[in-house]
Amino acid sequence: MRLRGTSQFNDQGHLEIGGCDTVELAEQFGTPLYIMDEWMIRQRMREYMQAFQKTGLAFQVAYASKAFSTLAMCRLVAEEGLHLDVVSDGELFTALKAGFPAERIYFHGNNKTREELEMGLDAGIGWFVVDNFNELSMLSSLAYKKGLTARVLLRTTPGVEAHTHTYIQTGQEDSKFGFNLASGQVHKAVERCLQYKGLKVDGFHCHIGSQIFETDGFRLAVQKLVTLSEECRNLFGFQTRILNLGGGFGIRYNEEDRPMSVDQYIFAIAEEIRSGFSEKDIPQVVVEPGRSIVGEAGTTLYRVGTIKQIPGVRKYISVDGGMNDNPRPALYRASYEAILANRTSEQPEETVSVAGKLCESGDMLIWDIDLPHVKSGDLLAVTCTGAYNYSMANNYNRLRRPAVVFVRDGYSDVVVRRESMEDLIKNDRIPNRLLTPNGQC
Ligand SMILES: Cc1ncc(COP(=O)(O)O)c(C=O)c1O
Ligand SMILES: N[C@@H](CCCC[NH3+])C(=O)O
Repeated sequence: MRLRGTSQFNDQGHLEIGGCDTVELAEQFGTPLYIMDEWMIRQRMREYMQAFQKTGLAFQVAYASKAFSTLAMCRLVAEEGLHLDVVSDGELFTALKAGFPAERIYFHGNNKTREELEMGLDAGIGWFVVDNFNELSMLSSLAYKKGLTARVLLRTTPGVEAHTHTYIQTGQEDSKFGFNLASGQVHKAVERCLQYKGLKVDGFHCHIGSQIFETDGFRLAVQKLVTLSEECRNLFGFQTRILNLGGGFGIRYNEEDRPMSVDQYIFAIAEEIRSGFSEKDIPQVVVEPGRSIVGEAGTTLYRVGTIKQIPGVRKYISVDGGMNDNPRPALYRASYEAILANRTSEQPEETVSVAGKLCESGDMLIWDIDLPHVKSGDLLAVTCTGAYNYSMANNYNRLRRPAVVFVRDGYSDVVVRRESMEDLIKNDRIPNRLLTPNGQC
């Protein structure tokens, strides 16, 4: 298995991340445990910033917080000088509570509520990425009433089908996201923006999908937005100042995955931008990577419990988490790698399948993985779980969501504490009619 970031095997044969022995982390913080390699997260953010610096274009890198949103993560993003993409009042709240500069925030969403729009306006966020006509008129009247001007990007569906799982494709025409480009909806939206009060439209956004391994889709999307920009200049005298190309840059979950380097993705986009616009018209370029910032920096540590050999069928090893902390295998058939964190020097001896502990047959984390002879009590480290794991975690079967620990230079800090039993019931209420006459349960 490939070691990433600061991961290494120490003299005791244990997996170490950020200078911390994972066996000790498991003892100290319990399992399941999300471990985030802080150095690697920072490194990935810097790779994007440096790649753009090399292109000479005006740019912004906006981290897509849906991949992993916590107070500490928002702080890292702020410190590294990136912008932030939020997609709900909850993500916006988290960013603001972390002290993230509001003017560096993009607010997404295909069904933003009035309250969400007001929250964004009141906070003074940078841009609303407007998805539809309802939102456009609601935002205009709210901003106007407040005496504000909302800066807007129009989300387009450019009709580009990214080569990825259909559930994480977003740029194709038949999509719930954005204004349809081919049918002229985007042009109409630009026209309305220019008529409506309280709005200042800066440009266009598209996001073609996630976990993309090639640059053709991004190039095609740029070409479509270049054409759109030309058309809107001719029709309305509108000058595109910002082009936001979304995220979707792939990562290496396992050996079969072949992502391109950050430089390759960004250079391809930059090349297409330069060939599409004349020098004086080149807009500021924005990308919104999520997975590729945090995905490979995350490792989930589980304790092995039950081991079940079904003769002639397969051997299941069960761990103390599952689809509640990582729903991606069940949702997308996503595949992961793992090692025994407490016995890294031992060679693989058997093929096993890793099951979660939830009450679903589909609650499988890994099918058919070669590991040393697994024993109950071993620690299993599943790699590449930094994106869309904690952020999609849930309490199915009333399991508690794991803690999240940032590790760096031998220090480990809990950035999200493990949920308690009390957390599970803190919003529950028993109605009076279910209480006995003397008020007891
Ligand atoms: C609008 C938008 N921007 C950015 C992202 C981040 O994508 P990824 O995590 O694949 O980089 C997404 C999610 O796919 C998205 O919907
Ligand atoms: N949640 C998805 C990605 C969707 C991103 C949002 N547009 C995943 O785990 O891969």
